[in-house]
Amino acid sequence: MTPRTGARTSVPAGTTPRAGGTSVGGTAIHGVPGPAGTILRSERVVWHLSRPYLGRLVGAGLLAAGTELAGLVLMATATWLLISAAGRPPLDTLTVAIVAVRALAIGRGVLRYTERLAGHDAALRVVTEVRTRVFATLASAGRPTAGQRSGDLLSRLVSDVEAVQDLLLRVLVPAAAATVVGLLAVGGTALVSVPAALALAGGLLLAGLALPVLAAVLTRRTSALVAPLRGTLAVDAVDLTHGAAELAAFGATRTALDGAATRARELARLERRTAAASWAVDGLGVLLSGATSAAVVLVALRTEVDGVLVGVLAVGTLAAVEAALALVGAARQWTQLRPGLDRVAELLADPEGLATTDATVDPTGATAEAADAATDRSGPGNGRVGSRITQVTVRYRPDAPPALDQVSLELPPGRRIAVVGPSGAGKSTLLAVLTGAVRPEAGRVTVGGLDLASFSGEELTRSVSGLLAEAHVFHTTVRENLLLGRSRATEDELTAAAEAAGLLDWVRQQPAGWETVVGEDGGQLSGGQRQRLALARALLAAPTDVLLLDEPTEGLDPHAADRVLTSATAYAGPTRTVLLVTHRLSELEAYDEIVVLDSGRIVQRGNHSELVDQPGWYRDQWKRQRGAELAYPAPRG
Ligand SMILES: Nc1ncnc2c1ncn2[C@@H]1O[C@H](COP(=O)(O)OP(=O)(O)OP(=O)(O)O)[C@@H](O)[C@H]1O
Repeated sequence: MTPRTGARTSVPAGTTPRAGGTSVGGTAIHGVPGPAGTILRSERVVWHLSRPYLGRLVGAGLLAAGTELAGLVLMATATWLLISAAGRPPLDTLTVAIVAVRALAIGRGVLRYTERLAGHDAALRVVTEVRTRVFATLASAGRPTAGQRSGDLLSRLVSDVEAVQDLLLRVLVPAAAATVVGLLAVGGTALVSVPAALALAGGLLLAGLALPVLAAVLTRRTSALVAPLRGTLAVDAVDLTHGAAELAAFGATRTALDGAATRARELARLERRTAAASWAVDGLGVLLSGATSAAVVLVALRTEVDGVLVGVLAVGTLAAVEAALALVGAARQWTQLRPGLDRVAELLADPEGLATTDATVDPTGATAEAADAATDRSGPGNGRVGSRITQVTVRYRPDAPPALDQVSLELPPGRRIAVVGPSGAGKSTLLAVLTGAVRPEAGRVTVGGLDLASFSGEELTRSVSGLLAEAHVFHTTVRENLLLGRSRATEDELTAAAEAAGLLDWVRQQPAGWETVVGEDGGQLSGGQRQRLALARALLAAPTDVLLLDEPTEGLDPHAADRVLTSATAYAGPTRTVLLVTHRLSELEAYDEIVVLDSGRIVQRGNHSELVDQPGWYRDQWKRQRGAELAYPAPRG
């Protein structure tokens, strides 16, 4: 299997420089900046996702080319009409030209309208697909210790995914149209005068190639700074609104506002710089357009082209160069869109994964292995081969003590394993290693017998997922939140998952039932209801290999917690591995193995009765909790 270094990597929040790469607001998305040297990686991901809609996109490109062409021919015909009218040509010739001008003027509008319809139809279909995948991947990846925050989620779900739409509508379609129109304009001019066509080709190359490159270079530097700054401001906005009460309570509102204002000013400065550079390039474009037209006229006059046609060529050249100058805007857009595209691509797939889809020969045999693995992973709960964590060490910062220190864990199919230990022991980090959100500095992780690095983001989500710390609940209905776990879940499947998570009774009590809107980040739910909703969604996702449960009963009273843990564990079925992280030691008798972590190391392991029999953290903690819970009144009824 080909190793994919850097495809999904670690070193969480705060360790990644703010500018560049794949970081948003100083928080790394899956860890680190995008791998350098993977040329057009993001575009390849978009290409892969757009393939089913290629016919529609090509149609939109042709309509755009038709629109530009109609504009160019309209200008040329109108010019011919104006100049030749003075010479009193035959009336029928004039009539044809007049009708052609009207038809082109109307046709251009109609073409523009249909092009917009077709282009948006194709782009929105692609974006819907991308958004669904990003949504589902984020939902099942939860919020790992790598520190994804609401600002990141917002940024990804809105602006980053829109970058895909802009790439298609504002870069690819206009670029294709400009290329087609440029070629046809040069061909048409060559019919009149080949030297004039060469002059036009020179001007078009400068306008359609040199200026876009210049625009891209000038824009790149500022947009590399602007994109992360915008991400930081998105995080600021979330912090300032969601955390307003806490900031006010601690007297920190002014400092937080000042920080955000400084960043906003910096953003405005960078945007002014970008605008000045754009203005200079646009000015050059206007000069170039005039110069090309003058050159074409001079060359045409020298080659003794008819006077009326010289006028037509002059105006036609202006129109053709203007169409080519659309590439300047496309190049600018492209440069600005790249960070967003990179983040989407980083989340959804890896270039090797996409490349191997089409590969026919792979000397390493990686393709065949990946294909077999994909087939094996296609059904829920295949669980034939176990997963394994071997000698894994994770460090969040080079100078920090390891969050996990040479941890090894067998995860055979069907096994129930609980990870317990004091706060900060490394429990959530262990889960983050399995979801690929954190990459170990040493050790190996295999899932279903395959190295974790060989999985694309989506494949890994299908194999390993579950309820992770502080899972995000979306501002939509209960049903929509649950369907993120499994988009085609039937009513029975929704009911079963909700029942296992202890949510069903509550749903049935709501006037709107499954259609109850839960508020932003589940704000209209109690802590326990929110947790049950997130758990039900995680259960519905039904990963094929390992179901992760990070504190699934947090916020529930002890009696409800016991019931929910038992039903959620049973829901996982006989072939899936369950890896539970919990602070509650009750109900762990049903677990095959309990691992006690402390400061990143495994200090005890065994089943419940073995651990209760030996002195140590587990026995002390269990006794303490049991004493406290015995005093907790059982709910009436
Ligand atoms: N994003 C991060 N950046 C830096 N250090 C981190 C990050 N996430 C976790 N850590 C550190 O790693 C160690 C393990 O954290 P982890 O969240 O895995 O512990 P835990 O056992 O799940 O804790 P808890 O039970 O409180 O949730 C802690 O010392 C923590 O401070």
